[in-house]
Amino acid sequence: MSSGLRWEDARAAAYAAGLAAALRPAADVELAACTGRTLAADLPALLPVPHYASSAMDGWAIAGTGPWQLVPAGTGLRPGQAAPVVTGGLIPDGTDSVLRSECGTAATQQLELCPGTTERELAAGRHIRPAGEETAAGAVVVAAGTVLTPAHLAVAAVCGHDALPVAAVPRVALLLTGDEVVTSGIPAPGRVRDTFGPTLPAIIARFGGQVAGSRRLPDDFATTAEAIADCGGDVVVTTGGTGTSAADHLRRVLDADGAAILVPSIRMRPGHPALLARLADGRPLVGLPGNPLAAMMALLTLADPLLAGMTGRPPAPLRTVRAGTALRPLHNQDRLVPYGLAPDGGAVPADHIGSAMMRGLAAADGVMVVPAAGADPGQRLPALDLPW
Ligand SMILES: Nc1nc2c(c(=O)[nH]1)N[C@H]1C(S)=C(S)[C@@H](COP(=O)(O)OP(=O)(O)OC[C@H]3O[C@@H](n4cnc5c(N)ncnc54)[C@H](O)[C@@H]3O)O[C@H]1N2
Ligand code: MOO
Repeated sequence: MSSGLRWEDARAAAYAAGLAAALRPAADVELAACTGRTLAADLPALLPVPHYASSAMDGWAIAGTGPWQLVPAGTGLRPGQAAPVVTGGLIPDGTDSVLRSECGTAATQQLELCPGTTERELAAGRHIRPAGEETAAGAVVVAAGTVLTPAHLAVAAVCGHDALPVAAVPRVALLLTGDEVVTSGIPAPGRVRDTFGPTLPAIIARFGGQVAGSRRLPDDFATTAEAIADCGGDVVVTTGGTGTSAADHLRRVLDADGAAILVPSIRMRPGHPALLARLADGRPLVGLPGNPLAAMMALLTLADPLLAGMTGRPPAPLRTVRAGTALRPLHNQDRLVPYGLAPDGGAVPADHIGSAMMRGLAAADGVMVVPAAGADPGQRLPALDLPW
């Protein structure tokens, strides 16, 4: 099959659908609970950072040239005076620089320079962190749309914030179809072990969503229709049943629902039967194919940009890799190929990357997008990071 949207158009359509379904309002969440959440508004510094001139070293604040008369810490300095100071301590008024402890010898009342101390150690401003060095008050320190890491939270804390405005987390309803799917043990011939139940919640969380409910469905029209109508959530993700056999009901159910089909299928392998729809009640629905690798490629192509749009983060950036080998063409379809990096840095297809296989993806460094025309060794190709 080579019908459907081009890969990049499918991605763009999913992002646009996410923007249209964005959840509001954002909530203020205390700092410690913000890792992984998406910042909903530009974050300004509430004070200059540092907010006072401080010492970068343990030693003495000095004014003028030595030897210096020692005065108590915290006292303003006149030329020829010095006062003890610790790292992070307030710089007294009148200070020219900080002399670190290795470079001076203090007697009761007097501080002397150690022999051999360089001129550089005595330069004006030496070892002083000026106020506002990292940021001025009011400057944006983290941009809206950033997925917050612990480092961002540290920035927010030093900039005076106790809680941050973060996007609401889309609730994802999972519907896993397939009479043949079993969830434990060794499957009999004709049965398959479920790869989605144990994996999709973690991947969806990486995309900024939260699985709020999960249900297994037989291959049955009425049950599928009822489950889609009743499963709730802000987004529905289904697995399997995207084909056109008598056992595949998703497309007929969407038709009966009056859903708008935004992406009917994608000109990519694996994963071309993947679809994106907007249900009559407005919820987006991502239909993942049953084959496990196909489903993962569809998740990257549709679910990630959809949830990006819904949470206000930009779509995942594409990196560029260098093809480490010749990559064959495929009529009118892009190929999403899990790759490993060879010692020379070239991207080489992983082993075991059939549509129903997961070993290749489990071992991969990323997923490259090989155009329908194929690629020559050395050719630059777009690639996606893995969500783990
Ligand atoms: N005549 C055609 N047949 C197929 C076509 C086609 O174009 N013409 N496309 C093939 C491609 S490509 C894909 S991908 C699949 C899509 O299948 P469905 O989305 O309809 O999924 P199912 O038929 O329900 O299952 C396919 C495959 O996946 C296994 N499966 C399902 N659920 C799970 C699960 N939870 N864990 C692991 N494996 C699962 C299922 O047992 C089947 O083996 O259609 C091709 N056929
Ligand atoms: O494209 Mo299917 O999605 O190869 O398994």
